[in-house]
Amino acid sequence: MRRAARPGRAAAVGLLLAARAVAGLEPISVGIAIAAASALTGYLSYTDLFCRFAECCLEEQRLNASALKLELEEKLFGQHLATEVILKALTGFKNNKNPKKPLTLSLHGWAGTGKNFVSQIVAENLHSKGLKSNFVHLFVSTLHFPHEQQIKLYQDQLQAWIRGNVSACASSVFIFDEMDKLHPGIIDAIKPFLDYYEQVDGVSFRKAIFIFLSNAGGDLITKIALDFWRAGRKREDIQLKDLEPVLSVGVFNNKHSGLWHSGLIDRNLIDYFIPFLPLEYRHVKMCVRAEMRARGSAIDEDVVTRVAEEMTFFPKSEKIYSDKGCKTVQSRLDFH
Ligand SMILES: Nc1ncnc2c1ncn2[C@@H]1O[C@H](COP(=O)(O)OP(=O)(O)OP(=O)(O)O)[C@@H](O)[C@H]1O
Repeated sequence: MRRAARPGRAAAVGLLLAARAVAGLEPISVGIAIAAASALTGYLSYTDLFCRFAECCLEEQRLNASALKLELEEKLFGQHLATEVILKALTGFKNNKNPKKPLTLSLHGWAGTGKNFVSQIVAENLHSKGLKSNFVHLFVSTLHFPHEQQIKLYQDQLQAWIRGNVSACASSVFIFDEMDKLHPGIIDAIKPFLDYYEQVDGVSFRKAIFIFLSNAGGDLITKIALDFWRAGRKREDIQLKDLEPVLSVGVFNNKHSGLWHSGLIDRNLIDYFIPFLPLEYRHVKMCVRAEMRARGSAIDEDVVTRVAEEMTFFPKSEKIYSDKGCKTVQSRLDFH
């Protein structure tokens, strides 16, 4: 809570200090003087002041849902379902003062369709430093847990890491990329934290957020999108209920899928399954323009078309979907 301003002698002293520093009368920096003035005048509490210089875990901070909505609508192309579900899931969770379990999101889809990109946007909307925040943790299966014979060690380290970080910041975010390549033993290690327990070893995990990314089901999602396209129906008309039965048979009840093995699904520990649709030629063009804008270059439609045309599209007969999504757009743009 911010303290109310307390004008008076302290304010006068603070302002005097700031004025002196600005005028170069004292060897203290303008920044320190302003901070001192703010603190003395009561505009900033000690916590506010501290959090200006060091990152703080603001557990009760509300989510700015309209900012997140705007960002997703502007930056994430061709993913109407993911946008809708992510918004709904995060708003509901962050508005709930007493969640019964941590929020668990499972993002599925073809390569380069925006799963990591969205995780980054979500992370930034929860903790302003995003992936660089001390409260956001990204794990990549093949990078962080590469050796099967070390599973026991990984399990212990991961549990200690999650426990330690959630005790330091209850609203910590954990992102697991390449979930379909993650050893079931590692998923077993995370499982106790995802459940409906009030506390595990004295720590409550109910305000944490776990995001799992995988390509599992990507081919099935693509098949549905293709069926819509072939039937002359709009991509935007695809609804969650069109995808759920297919994903449920192909991924969630498939005993060969890593996710099923781990028991995350049969114990209902995943709150939302979020499908990412394969990207079309027009979306690739949008990605190229976004990348040009990010580099501060003027949009050159000839280059946009050339980069998009260099990408490969499937199925062979119709060539509708980019096989790498927007993944190689950045590196291809370097050649133009
Ligand atoms: N739907 C999208 N809208 C806007 N940009 C996108 C989209 N999909 C991908 N991109 C761009 O392409 C880059 C690579 O995509 P991203 O890493 O998010 O793919 P992914 O789905 O996580 O792929 P993989 O399954 O291979 O890890 C992003 O950083 C972003 O710049």
